[in-house]
Amino acid sequence: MKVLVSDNLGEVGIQMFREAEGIEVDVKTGLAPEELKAIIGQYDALAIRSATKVTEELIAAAPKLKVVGRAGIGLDNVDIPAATKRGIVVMNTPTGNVITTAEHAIAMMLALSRNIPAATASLKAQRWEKKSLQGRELYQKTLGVVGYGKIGAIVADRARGLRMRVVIYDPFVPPEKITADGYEAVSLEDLYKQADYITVHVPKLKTTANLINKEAFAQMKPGVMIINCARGGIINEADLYDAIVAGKVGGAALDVFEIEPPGDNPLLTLDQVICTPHLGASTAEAQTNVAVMVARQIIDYLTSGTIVNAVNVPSVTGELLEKIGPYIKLAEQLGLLQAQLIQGAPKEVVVEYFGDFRGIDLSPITTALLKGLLTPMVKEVVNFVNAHVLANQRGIKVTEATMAAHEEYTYLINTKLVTTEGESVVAGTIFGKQDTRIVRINTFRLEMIPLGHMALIHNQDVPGSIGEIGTTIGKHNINIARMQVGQETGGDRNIIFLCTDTPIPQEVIEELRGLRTVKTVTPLEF
Ligand SMILES: NC(=O)C1=CN([C@@H]2O[C@H](COP(=O)(O)OP(=O)(O)OC[C@H]3O[C@@H](n4cnc5c(N)ncnc54)[C@H](O)[C@@H]3O)[C@@H](O)[C@H]2O)C=CC1
Ligand SMILES: O=C(O)CCC(=O)C(=O)O
Repeated sequence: MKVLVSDNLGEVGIQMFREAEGIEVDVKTGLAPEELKAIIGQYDALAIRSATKVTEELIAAAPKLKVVGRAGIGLDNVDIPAATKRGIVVMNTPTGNVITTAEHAIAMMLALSRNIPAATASLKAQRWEKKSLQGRELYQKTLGVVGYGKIGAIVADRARGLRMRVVIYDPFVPPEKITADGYEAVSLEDLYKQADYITVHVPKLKTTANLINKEAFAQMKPGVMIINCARGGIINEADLYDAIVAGKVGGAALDVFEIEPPGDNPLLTLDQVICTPHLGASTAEAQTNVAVMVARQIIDYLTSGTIVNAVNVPSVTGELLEKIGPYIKLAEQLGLLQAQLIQGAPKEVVVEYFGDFRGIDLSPITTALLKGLLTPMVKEVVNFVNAHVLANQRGIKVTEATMAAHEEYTYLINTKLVTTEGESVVAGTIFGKQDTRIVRINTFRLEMIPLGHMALIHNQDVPGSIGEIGTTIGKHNINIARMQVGQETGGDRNIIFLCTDTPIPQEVIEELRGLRTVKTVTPLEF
């Protein structure tokens, strides 16, 4: 497995890749998009920070790519829908740099209030200017925090330590939680009205782009100070410029810009603006944290399939995988069997889980069923990341239900597939700790091991029938490794599963179909 590190990742993370068994790592930072596109085809994993842009075009040039790991939080540089469609897991490290970034926001607020960058520049230019560099106290001022997630909550806590009054706006956090934490939950309008300082800590989404704009500035207190250590473009840059020039906004501290590096962004010409080049997460501690986390997560995914901190697929830890692994395998086999048994385009999948699956996240098992079902039907590589997306795109309705114990089996997965041509029911269970068995196909009960090259034969349950089938196959020098027979409840038909050492050629299938007692023959592959 080959990993490409395309942004500056802490050395400790690179070392972890070097030491991981079966993994090779290349570090190539600062590549132009075309250079990256030219080499990405060799890699199974990509470790990035914010500089690398993982676009749809890059993904199309990366047929082996399985995982993109972001050493940090923001994923606005990754086309997540394009990665998901291709089955690429996208992970970040949501906790590694939050303290560091919150501290940066507090540092920016203090530096802005006390004119520290301007004072440093003035003194270094041999001037001793005290009057023009007079600042403001934070004590008893109101800080408005927009976004009470991981970073916003730490900023609020540190600001409280500075004896600021903290008001918070976050429509997705219950106000009771904010109140219980000791702050005031307010509407955005009230935050604008009350705050002396406003700091944003929301992700950049369609709903948060230009969140703070001309209309918002108009509602704020004169002289308000603005801090953005989240993402450029959450605050409209042109409107901020105008508000500063008009004297409505007293100053702004910006770590992030709509375009980075910001080049000749007019905001950088204003004395009231202090800035850093996206340094929010740049401390030794945070970079060690995120490098270790992203390396561990990528290595675990490549070597054991464990998924942690993915944003486009549910996390499946090693522990959970151990518990549900056999059912994941069974569900995939059930899906694969359904796909090979029935004609027509799938319209609906119903999966019923019988037995005590309490407290177990069943979604990876249902996803595995879809993976098995869709694999023979679609061109794309189907995996745990894109199975649901592909099912959705094809309009397949998926219903999942947990049932009480089954009368015969402790645990049973029953699946019903409805297609444009009909419907079929297939069920399976686990024997012992991990041996998968198909125990029902429509009206037939059986105990079939779904493995290798197989043929499913419907025949009449009369003496000599099985012998004729065996003779026909043997005549062509094909060895039957296993044979399982299932009987129809209350009927006179059998189904026979033959497992052969080599696939049964089409002409032999036709010959079998011509036998007097054989009704249908369906070749199957597992
Ligand atoms: N400058 C830097 O170097 C760094 C920047 N960041 C950025 O910081 C931001 C926050 O990160 P985290 O706290 O980890 O995120 P988070 O996901 O923990 O919290 C985000 C919060 O924003 C809230 N939110 C979403 N839409 C909102 C809206 N319209 N109005 C108000 N609140 C809204 C959510 O409910 C959530 O509570 C992200 O944009 C991230 O990319 C993160 C790390 C470093
Ligand atoms: O990697 C960096 O320096 C930026 C970190 C960041 O913006 C993030 O984690 O969202």
